[in-house]
Amino acid sequence: MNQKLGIIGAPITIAQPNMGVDLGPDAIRHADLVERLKNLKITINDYGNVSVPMTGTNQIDPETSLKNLNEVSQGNENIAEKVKEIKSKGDFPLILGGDHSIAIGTIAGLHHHYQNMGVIWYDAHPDLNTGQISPSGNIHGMSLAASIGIGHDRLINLGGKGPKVDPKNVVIIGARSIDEGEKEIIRENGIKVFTMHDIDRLGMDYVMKNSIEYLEEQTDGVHLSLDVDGIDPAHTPGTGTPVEGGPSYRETRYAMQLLHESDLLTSVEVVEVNPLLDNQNKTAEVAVDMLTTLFGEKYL
Ligand SMILES: NC(=[NH2+])NCCC[C@H](N)C(=O)O
Ligand SMILES: [Mn+2]
Ligand SMILES: [Mn+2]
Repeated sequence: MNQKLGIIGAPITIAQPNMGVDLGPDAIRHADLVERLKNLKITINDYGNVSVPMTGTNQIDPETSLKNLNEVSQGNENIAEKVKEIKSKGDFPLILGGDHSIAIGTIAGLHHHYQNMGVIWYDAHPDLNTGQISPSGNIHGMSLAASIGIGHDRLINLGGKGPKVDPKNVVIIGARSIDEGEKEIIRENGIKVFTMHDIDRLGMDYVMKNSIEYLEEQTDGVHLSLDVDGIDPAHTPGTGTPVEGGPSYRETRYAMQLLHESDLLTSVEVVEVNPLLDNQNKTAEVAVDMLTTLFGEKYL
């Protein structure tokens, strides 16, 4: 991870119901992201925010059982284009969300550059819903499903036809809120999941080393999709769907340290920071601590 870094803000907010996730990219920038990364002697290009539709009807469409499908798809097409473009320039893409639907766009954009891409999904939720099984109709709970080719055609074929990631190349870490339909998708597709119980039983050290080894063997690039609600809400209160009982700040920071040492990652995104639900920008600051650790910041 010694290349130049390209930062993109991806402020989609209408794939979930809370106002304010669109402010995530700027909250993260205000938490000194660029300054801290520059201290690590990393070259940085901040491309600003991608333009995305900010409003929709917010109603569940009876035909698709989805909310704001057209607008979320359009925003993600724009994100996919931008990610593809900066990756072509040789930048290491760092995408700042936005709600987690942006993963559909980032992964689609990255897909153009890899044959067999892997994804680490650090999240309280697996985001493996579809319109048919979702309890909410919110597309931010469907992004991983879309990326592996499950769900609405418009989402699956976004930024290029068909699935973007083989479900065997996905590792979900920190899951503790899994809807019934998602459990089935996990089983049917053989997706590797470390729930919180697994992390408690095995320890974060084992979980991360095992995940890294697993993905190293079979992929030609690995994207980290870091949902801040993956971390325990004691540390990241500024997010729309917090779930108690997550990995601590320390465990997560250690996970990022191991990822840094492994040199496995080829792109990163951080999502679901919502400054309107936050406490003095704490969640964005925690997100920045995780990102700088990932890029080599050390305690000593
Ligand atoms: N990216 C997220 N925070 N997703 C939360 C999803 C919550 C719930 N499983 C749903 O589909 O509505
Ligand atoms: Mn998520
Ligand atoms: Mn989540």
